[in-house]
Amino acid sequence: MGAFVSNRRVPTPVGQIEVERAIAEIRAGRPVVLLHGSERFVVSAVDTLERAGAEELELAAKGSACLVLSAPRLRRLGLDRSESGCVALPRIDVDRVQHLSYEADARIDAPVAGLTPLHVGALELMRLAMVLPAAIILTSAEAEALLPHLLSVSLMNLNAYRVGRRAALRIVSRAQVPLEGATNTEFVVFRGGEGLRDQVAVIIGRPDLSQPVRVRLHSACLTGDLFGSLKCDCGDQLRHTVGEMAATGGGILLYIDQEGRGNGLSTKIRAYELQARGYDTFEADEILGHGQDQRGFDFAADMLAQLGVRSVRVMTNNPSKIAALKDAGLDVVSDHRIVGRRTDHNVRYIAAKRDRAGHYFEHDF
Ligand SMILES: Nc1nc2c(ncn2[C@@H]2O[C@H](COP(=O)(O)OP(=O)(O)OP(=O)(O)O)[C@@H](O)[C@H]2O)c(=O)[nH]1
Ligand SMILES: [Zn+2]
Repeated sequence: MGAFVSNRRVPTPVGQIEVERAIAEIRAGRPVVLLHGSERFVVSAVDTLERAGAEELELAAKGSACLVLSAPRLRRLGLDRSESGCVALPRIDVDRVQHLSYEADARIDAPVAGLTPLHVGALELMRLAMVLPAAIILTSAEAEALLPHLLSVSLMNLNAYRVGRRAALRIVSRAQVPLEGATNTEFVVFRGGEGLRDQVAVIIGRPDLSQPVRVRLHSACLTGDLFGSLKCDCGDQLRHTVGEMAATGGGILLYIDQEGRGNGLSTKIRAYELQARGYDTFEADEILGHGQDQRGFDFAADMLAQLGVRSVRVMTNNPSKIAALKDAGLDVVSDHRIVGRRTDHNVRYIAAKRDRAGHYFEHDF
């Protein structure tokens, strides 16, 4: 593999910039205006809502705000829902909003209104910003006073964002980075893709691209990868992958910005707090409003394609990763288990992945 750095310039369209700015606003705790035709909504994230911000919203809302929640969260609140919905908020009371959005024992019997495309867009914006899927919505008539101060983003641009990010995915830099146990290693950094940061392809040794290449898609896990947390198997899997690739003719490890199965670090740590109270890894995510797994691996397949890989031997226990690579047109020649230590702290996590998400594990738990 040569020292080629892609010069393919994909100009960032204005729409992409608009959405990137909206993501930054939401993460900073400021509302944004979401536009669709002549409709406008002011959207605020519950996750980043401060008391002062809530008071400002309350002044503008005049009693007609609503709280958009995802279908898993509404089910958790005791409602029989297969779609997200909107709970009326006669008052924007931070404690009540937080209670409804992520407390484990919260229940409601209030009516839940169906959603317009703008409500759905609000949840998509929360997902892109990697904050909890809960948003306060004000219609523009109520929020007239706020509008001039806020950033606007169109629903059309929001919905096109993911496709644009995928089209813009490109290599921006690459260099040798010798690793312990794998001195012949190159880091190739891609801009674009999923999450809020750059993605990395770690090329170990000199894999022969004319043959099936050993590959691992590894979602970022700060606690496990960097600190050796005993709550999951990520750190071991990462290091075993590097060791195994170095010992067996090389391979490519994609390190993807999908902390907490794509839910973000703050949500993962909230989920850990729920797990300490007895909920398993998937129940905890559901309490916080997330579906079972919101990661997409199509970007990862694009990274491989840009590196010239067509045929792979995947190191994973996760059937969705295998299916995603096949769907993206890669030839998946084989798959191969990659396991970590079993500890008293991770045994439930691994068992839940096996029992609830169909991950392959050879041992019994
Ligand atoms: N939401 C949530 N994410 C977690 C939890 N524990 C670990 N994670 C995240 O789960 C992801 C694990 O990713 P991967 O190592 O790619 O693993 P996987 O989907 O189990 O698949 P394979 O390891 O390939 O079998 C990382 O993003 C972790 O941060 C948890 O309890 N809740
Ligand atoms: Zn982990």
